[in-house]
Amino acid sequence: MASFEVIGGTPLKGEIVPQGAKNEALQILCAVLLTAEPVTISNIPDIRDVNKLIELLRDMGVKVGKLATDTYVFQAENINLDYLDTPEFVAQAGSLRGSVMILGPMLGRFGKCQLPKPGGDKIGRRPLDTHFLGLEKMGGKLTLEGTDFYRIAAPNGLHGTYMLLDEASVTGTANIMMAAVLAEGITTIYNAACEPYLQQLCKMLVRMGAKINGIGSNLLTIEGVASLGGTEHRMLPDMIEIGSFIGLAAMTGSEILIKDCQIPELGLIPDTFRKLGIQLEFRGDDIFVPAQDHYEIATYLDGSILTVSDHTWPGFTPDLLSIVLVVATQAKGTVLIHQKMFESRLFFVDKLIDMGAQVILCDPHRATVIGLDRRNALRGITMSSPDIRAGVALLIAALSAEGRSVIENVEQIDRGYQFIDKRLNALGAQIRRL
Ligand SMILES: CC(=O)N[C@H]1[C@@H](OP(=O)(O)OP(=O)(O)OC[C@H]2O[C@@H](n3ccc(=O)[nH]c3=O)[C@H](O)[C@@H]2O)O[C@H](CO)[C@@H](O)[C@@H]1O
Ligand SMILES: C=C(OP(=O)(O)O)C(=O)O
Repeated sequence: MASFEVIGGTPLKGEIVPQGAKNEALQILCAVLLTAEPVTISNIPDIRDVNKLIELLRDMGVKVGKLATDTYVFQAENINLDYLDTPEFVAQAGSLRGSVMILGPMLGRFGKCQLPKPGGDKIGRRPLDTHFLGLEKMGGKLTLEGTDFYRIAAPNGLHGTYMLLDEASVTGTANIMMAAVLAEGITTIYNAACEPYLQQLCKMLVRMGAKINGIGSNLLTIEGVASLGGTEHRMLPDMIEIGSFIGLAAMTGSEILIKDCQIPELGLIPDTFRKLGIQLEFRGDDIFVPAQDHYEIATYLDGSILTVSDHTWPGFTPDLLSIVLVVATQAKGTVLIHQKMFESRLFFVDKLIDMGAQVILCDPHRATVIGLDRRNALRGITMSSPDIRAGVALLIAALSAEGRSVIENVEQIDRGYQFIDKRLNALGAQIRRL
């Protein structure tokens, strides 16, 4: 288990380029399974989860060629279906959440797939029911082995149908869509998730020959085709990393220019940080965060306390609430953080309280933060990173704190943030990997 030793209290300064998007990469990489032709993908982040998925694809028989540090060509011409029966596959697929998205493409193209319960953050229940309900509606037959191994087969092929998803699941929508592009007839998915990464997947599938209408909305209509061809695709910058850098700059009083953000794709992210009083300036496609001694949380028009909560896109992403929470600890004012989607994602506030933050965990979904307005700095402590976003929230807290902190289990952070220690050290941070 690796740790970060962080010496906090020094403002950072400089430019940073966000990595390619982790959660887009996981969808896009699975989509290469839909064609026997080459697919070239660029802006691929060099992070644990993505590297694990590339390794999994390679072991399944996908030819993988590295063209540049962030660009690969994939060709899924000869897939070894027997590999899915091996213990190696079970171990690999069970170690990350993104592996779940091989289900749709494999079922669509080869008529079957199997999968152990996928990994990913332990942040509450993460049901896969929506995925299977959708795939079953198209003709997939699911067999459960215990509660954590799934087999699905469509011996008579998949058939287009209308479905109203019980929830707008991100990876569920990706899976169903990737199965539907090769199904016979028309599939209509209502209550589809529609975040920018899914729009990117849709656009890539269309370039491969898929017929998809309604891209960017919650009503997708997909006319199945017999086969798909190769394409080239470039990943968006990671909006969660961009949000993390905005929060980091504010909390540590740093001046940071975040480059090439694809600002129109960021939805409510900039305005949500502005509600915390953080100044942001758009300079072309870059976001400039000036050094700020103080930032003050807005109230509602009637003066009541602000709530920041998550919602399916175009609402505010749940993956940035831990960052918003930590940044609020040094703001002036009070905010209620309401994490509706996941019930175990706020427990990390215990560590912030140990560092001197004023936070009341009201229940597993809600925490009230009473900002310190920098009257007292947080204190460095030893802590462990419970999940990827809490891990980065703790890193931000440690960089703002007085003295030395140690963050254990930084493998969680490495799942989704590329060389974060080196990149922040280049801005003046003091982070040492132990
Ligand atoms: C690899 C990947 O892309 N992971 C992301 C993906 O996970 P993932 O696709 O696994 O998450 P889902 O969208 O399926 O669901 C997230 C959670 O929200 C709940 N839910 C979802 C939709 C809804 O309308 N109502 C509702 O309550 C689900 O039951 C679940 O607990 O989307 C999540 C929600 O944006 C993000 O946190 C994850 O980072
Ligand atoms: C929860 C997340 O990731 P995963 O779905 O891979 O666990 C995340 O990216 O914040």
